[in-house]
Amino acid sequence: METVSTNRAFGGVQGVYRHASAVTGTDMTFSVYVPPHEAGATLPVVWYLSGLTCTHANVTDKGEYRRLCAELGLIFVAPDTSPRGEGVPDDPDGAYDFGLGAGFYVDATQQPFAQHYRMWSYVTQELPALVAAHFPADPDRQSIMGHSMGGHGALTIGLTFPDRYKAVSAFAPIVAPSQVPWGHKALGGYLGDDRAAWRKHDAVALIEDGARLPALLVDQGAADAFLEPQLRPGLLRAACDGAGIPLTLTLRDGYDHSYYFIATFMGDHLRWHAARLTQQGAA
Ligand SMILES: N[C@@H](CCC(=O)N[C@@H](CSC=O)C(=O)NCC(=O)O)C(=O)O
Repeated sequence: METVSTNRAFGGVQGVYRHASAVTGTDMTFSVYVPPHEAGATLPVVWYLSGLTCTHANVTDKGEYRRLCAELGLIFVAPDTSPRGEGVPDDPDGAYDFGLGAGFYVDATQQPFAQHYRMWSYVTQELPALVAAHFPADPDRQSIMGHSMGGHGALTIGLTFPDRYKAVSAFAPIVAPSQVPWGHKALGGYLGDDRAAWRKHDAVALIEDGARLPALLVDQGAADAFLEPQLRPGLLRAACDGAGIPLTLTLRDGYDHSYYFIATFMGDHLRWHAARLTQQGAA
């Protein structure tokens, strides 16, 4: 693992790192914020998954998480959103909603994407092992959040590994990719036309098929241009109500899809995560 940069921030260290990923077959860059802590301590880890067009840098530069992560003692990890580099295929038309910056946190089965587009395995297996090996991370205290496509990733990964992540939340998530244009393009392109294969990468479908969590926190901007065509939070509300999953879903008047919205409510999410990471089984 190579250190790209480190900066002192709120008594801790904001770092950017690069490594040769065996899973994606490419170099991958990610950021880690480590709060101030006692020598020898291990710390809870909050995973943040970013959305379409993002790298690790969008939330690192605009997410405004460091002050509260320093106060709460949380490590904050931000991976990239897709493989990149020589030989990595992109959307045939260069569109932003597929290919580079749009890995949708799945392991692609369709050619030519199957070789490198393995963001499910990267985020759930390879990168957690790397973080545990190089940072004072407590693997028994992990949580996950994300925005938009990253909210889709956080929900599907959290629902798949309910014993690993003590808290799962999202900002403006894609809750049912099987039912919206972004998801049709991505799941069809990466996984093929078998809709049954899409269900494990669709939060609403996972809940319909029996996945459960003790609680979910979702914030959604009411002025988000993608609200009804792509995000459709009402589908998550209906699925959680039907499954008895306590969902705190708040529509935020006047807020859009941007990092101004995320930064505004990042503190609420970090406090919600911290309460579940530091007290087993918090209500
Ligand atoms: N047309 C825009 C739209 C891209 C966009 O809004 N991306 C969001 C995530 S959308 C679903 O995952 C984002 O996080 N952008 C990065 C940012 O820093 O705001 C475009 O072409 O960029």
